[in-house]
Amino acid sequence: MGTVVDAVNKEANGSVPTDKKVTVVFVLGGPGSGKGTQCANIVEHFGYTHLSAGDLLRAEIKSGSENGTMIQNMIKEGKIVPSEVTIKLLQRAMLENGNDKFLIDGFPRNEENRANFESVTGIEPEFVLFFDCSEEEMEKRLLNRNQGREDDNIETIRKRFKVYMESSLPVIEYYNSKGKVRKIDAAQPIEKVFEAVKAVFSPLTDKVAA
Ligand SMILES: Nc1ncnc2c1ncn2[C@@H]1O[C@H](COP(=O)(O)OP(=O)(O)O)[C@@H](O)[C@H]1O
Ligand SMILES: Nc1ccn([C@@H]2O[C@H](COP(=O)(O)OP(=O)(O)O)[C@@H](O)[C@H]2O)c(=O)n1
Repeated sequence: MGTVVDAVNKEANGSVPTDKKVTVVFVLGGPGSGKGTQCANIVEHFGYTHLSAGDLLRAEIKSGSENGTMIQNMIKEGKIVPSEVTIKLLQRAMLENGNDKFLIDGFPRNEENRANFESVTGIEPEFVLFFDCSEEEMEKRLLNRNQGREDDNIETIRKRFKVYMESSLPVIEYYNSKGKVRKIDAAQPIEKVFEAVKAVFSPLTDKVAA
């Protein structure tokens, strides 16, 4: 079976595989740390395509797919959807999009996500952008987010924090041990956080950041 990289290459080059590289940056951090907010800024300034695992899962619920009810129940409980489902959605989104630079936001959220993405796609992240923020601040932000999300209530928020501490932080530690984590102080105002984000991306691109 071909990897996403192969498939993207085939799409781009009419079935002649080349070594054209797909760049993936994982964007991680607790619920409400500002991942989505900063991804929008990165897209605008650095030409990446933003893929939010949570948004893809919510779209899958809306589409009436056979997995919809299962996904909805998992999200309501703050649990992590099996990687098989999430990886398929990410792969499909990458293939449908012509870009070769992706921000994958909110994924991998546990060891199962991480290991399966790597084995199924053959893709390793260029680096991991990690938004570090206190629970107190994240809780405040989530309760104010006001997007009608079924999981932005205090009961589910507490469950998501627990899952984050127990399952997601170890993934960040794994990448940290490989020297791949770029840690950002996400407790600052949005513009300050983006200054720090720019300092990570600017050296990697010839596109001038405004
Ligand atoms: N640096 C920040 N300071 C204050 N509020 C923020 C900041 N970054 C994001 N927010 C707000 O906090 C909420 C959660 O941000 P969001 O980007 O959706 O987080 P995540 O994608 O990590 O869950 C949103 O309402 C957003 O507008
Ligand atoms: N890789 C992922 C990402 C999200 N999710 C689910 O989607 C929910 C919302 O994730 P999200 O990334 O959109 O939002 P935040 O919790 O970061 O604010 C999570 O609590 C999980 O239930 C998942 O199961 N697997």
